[in-house]
Amino acid sequence: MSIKNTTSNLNKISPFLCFDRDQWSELRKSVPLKLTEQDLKPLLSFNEELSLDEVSTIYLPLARLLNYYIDENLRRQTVLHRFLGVQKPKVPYIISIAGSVAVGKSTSARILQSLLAQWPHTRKVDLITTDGFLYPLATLKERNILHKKGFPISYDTPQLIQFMADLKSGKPQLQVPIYSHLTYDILPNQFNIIDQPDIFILEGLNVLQTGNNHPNQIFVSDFVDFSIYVDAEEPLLKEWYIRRFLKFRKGAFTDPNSYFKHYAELSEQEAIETASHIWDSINGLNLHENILPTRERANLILTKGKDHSVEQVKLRK
Ligand SMILES: Nc1ncnc2c1ncn2[C@@H]1O[C@H](COP(=O)(O)OP(=O)(O)O)[C@@H](O)[C@H]1O
Ligand SMILES: CC(C)(COP(=O)(O)O)[C@@H](O)C(=O)NCCC(=O)O
Repeated sequence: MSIKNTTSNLNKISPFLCFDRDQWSELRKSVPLKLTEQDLKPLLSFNEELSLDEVSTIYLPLARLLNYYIDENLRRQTVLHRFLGVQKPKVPYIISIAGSVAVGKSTSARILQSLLAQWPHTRKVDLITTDGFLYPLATLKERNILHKKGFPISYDTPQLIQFMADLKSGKPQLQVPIYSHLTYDILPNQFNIIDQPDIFILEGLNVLQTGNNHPNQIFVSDFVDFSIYVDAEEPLLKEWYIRRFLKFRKGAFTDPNSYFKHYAELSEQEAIETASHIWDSINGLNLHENILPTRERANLILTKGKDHSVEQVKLRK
């Protein structure tokens, strides 16, 4: 059998439909009639490196797809309530975004939040990151697991699952702890309030993880309606991590409250070596052991190439 035939047979049995950048951007279809460049420009303020082309080529078709799923989900809820003969509280549609440290999860989440909040109707879209469910720094130190930050043992997963269960049962006024990248710690007595949004986006390394496979165990993904994994080759991830570290060294690390204030004094070369060591010993290791193995469970995989541009989209059939 020729290589070409083998590849096309493999595509047939894959659970994903595969699109390159051009094929995916075609699926934007009617969106431009509703959203003009003027509407999209404010999105660029999240990130000075983000391009308008990336938003319209990749994120507009994705917003279009999600809107179809959301409408369908609302219809199903109405049918269920009619069947049960009850009035249940409003339950948000939940989207999760997984991927390595520094792949751009927060940036993708903020783009989607903004698009879904304004098109095709005005909707309340809340976003949180699972960082808020990390154990406080003192606990990580006490348990001697500071070098495992971001690994499954560093999160209070039962608290995260309880939050997801409350959210999915329509509870109002939920409190979510806040993590600060500046202090490298949970902010004491500070919370985000999540109050019955229409759509909820949960972003974090761990959102597709399934723990140690106990029977009857409940996972974060049990509460999620649509999951996205943002992917890139490790050399790119490491490069983006180091670049972000260097950016922080000039900005956030110079703040006297920064946990990393001593890094502000490093020379550029020393800073690169430090970031590279943190990557190899913590974030890269976590990627291989705990994050990458969850990729194929996602409903959609966005694969980025250099400059963060998405080169391939895989959508679960
Ligand atoms: N689409 C994008 N275009 C350009 N730069 C991006 C994009 N997404 C992320 N970045 C940059 O990559 C780095 C990591 O992004 P971030 O969203 O903080 O990642 P994560 O939340 O996955 O750790 C940041 O420096 C950010 O500015
Ligand atoms: C808080 C995190 C686990 C989550 O990362 P994120 O994907 O939000 O950037 C990570 O930023 C982190 O602190 N990792 C530990 C090693 C490090 O200092 O990068």
